[in-house]
Amino acid sequence: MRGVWTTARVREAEDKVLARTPEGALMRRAAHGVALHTMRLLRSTTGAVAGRRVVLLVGAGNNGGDALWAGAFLRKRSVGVTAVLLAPERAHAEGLEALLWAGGRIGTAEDLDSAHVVVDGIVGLSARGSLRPDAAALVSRVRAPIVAVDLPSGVDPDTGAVDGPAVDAQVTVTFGALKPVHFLSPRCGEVHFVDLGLDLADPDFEVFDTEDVGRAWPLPGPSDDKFTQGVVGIAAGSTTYPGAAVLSVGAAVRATSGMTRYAGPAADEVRQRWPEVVATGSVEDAGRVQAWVVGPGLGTGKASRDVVASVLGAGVPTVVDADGITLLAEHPTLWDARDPEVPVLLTPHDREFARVAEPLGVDLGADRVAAARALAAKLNATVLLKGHATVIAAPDGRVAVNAARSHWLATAGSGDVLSGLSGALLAAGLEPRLAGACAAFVHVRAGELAASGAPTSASAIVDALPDAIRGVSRFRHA
Ligand SMILES: NC(=O)C1=CN([C@@H]2O[C@H](COP(=O)(O)OP(=O)(O)OC[C@H]3O[C@@H](n4cnc5c(N)ncnc54)[C@H](O)[C@@H]3O)[C@@H](O)[C@H]2O)[C@@H](O)CC1
Ligand SMILES: [K+]
Repeated sequence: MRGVWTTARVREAEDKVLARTPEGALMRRAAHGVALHTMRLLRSTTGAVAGRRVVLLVGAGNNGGDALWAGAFLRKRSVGVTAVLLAPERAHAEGLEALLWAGGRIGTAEDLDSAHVVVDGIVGLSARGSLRPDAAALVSRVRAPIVAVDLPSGVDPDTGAVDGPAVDAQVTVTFGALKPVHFLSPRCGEVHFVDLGLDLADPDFEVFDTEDVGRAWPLPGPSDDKFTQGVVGIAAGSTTYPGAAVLSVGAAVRATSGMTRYAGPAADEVRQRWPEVVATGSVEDAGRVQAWVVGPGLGTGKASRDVVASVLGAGVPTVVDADGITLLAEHPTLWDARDPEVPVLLTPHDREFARVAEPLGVDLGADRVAAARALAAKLNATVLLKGHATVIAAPDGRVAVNAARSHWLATAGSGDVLSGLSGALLAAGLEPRLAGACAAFVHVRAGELAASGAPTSASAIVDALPDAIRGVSRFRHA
């Protein structure tokens, strides 16, 4: 599990280390990492390092200092290095001296046209807002791949938000701590971390890796049967949208070896596709379950409202998705059916989030982590806010983020798959934040496997689930 800290916390920790480290030592360590990854990128894109041309975009602060020092290291490997200074009178003096001493030179925007790699040292932790016009003009001229120092300039370090021109990096080399931008923004590209020995605890959010998900994923043991592994009930689908039920059920069937029940008007379609499922017409007839999923393709009429009320009143952990969320937004009294002790996991996309959150005074602004955290606290429910980076916020304030590495999941029915996965994990006994984070992780992997470079579909994502789960659970047997 990796911890992620906001810039204020990182600065605080950096100041402590700076006070006991010789001047410039941290910057040189950081810059060395930048030089290393710049050389890797040169090698992979041009086949060589020596004789290649790198342009540094250098801002007024220490981020520019890192870039200048990185340039000095690159000179030692015979790379041609040119620095374009955004504020010549405020450029980092020692860094500039080191670069010039090593044989680097100061250049102009024209040098960008023949660069093999560009290093973005415009702005780092002190970044506020998008790129200013002079920096934006330089960046728009870049054709070469970019290595961002600490973070891509113009992207908000704490939220990943972009509201104007910003750098789009192939590689980001960051130092001391991983910051929110590295998981919330797709503009970082591949992120590499250089340890500076900072003393940081209580992360602002966490990111689960393959091993974390593999350890948590429920696999059958020697004394298990179909009931002991958790039974999940899916209350989804309608005569108009039977497909949502088939997809959500399919994901639940493939997520764990526990049993899956279905309740709703798509029982025939569900049985036909998934003969292992016990399907009935109503929640009341469904039999005992350890968790419910309610909402995908359910519709928003009176009958659907009654379904949400029955499920919330059932006293077991519940995933509320899609139309279930819309119904809760339109009829907040539905919450009264719920025992406040029973965990609820809400899985909205942005519009559904806004429907529920706005009446409660929570805005989905640029800070998605803060918004999800605020809504989770207000509702006393775990909120899984879907997006490029999926934010999973528990009512106690703890947050996990799962960043997608591609966008294949943006396809119809993909959300139904996620709800089925999350429900199966809740039924297996995972707490909602962990269930949401593991489901989101495997969902992304299944999307990548299903797509494999070409557009895919939700049914194919369901079919790819076993391979995705195999990919994480192999750590159990290692
Ligand atoms: N403090 C430390 O211990 C270390 C800091 N390091 C580097 O230092 C950076 C932070 O340095 P600073 O605090 O000096 O600040 P930055 O280098 O992040 O920013 C400096 C200046 O950039 C300008 N700026 C702000 N927003 C801008 C925008 N949107 N467009 C254009 N220019 C903008 C401002 O004039 C600001 O003063 C880190 O990101 C990291 O790269 C590293 O050297 C490692 C050690
Ligand atoms: K930068």
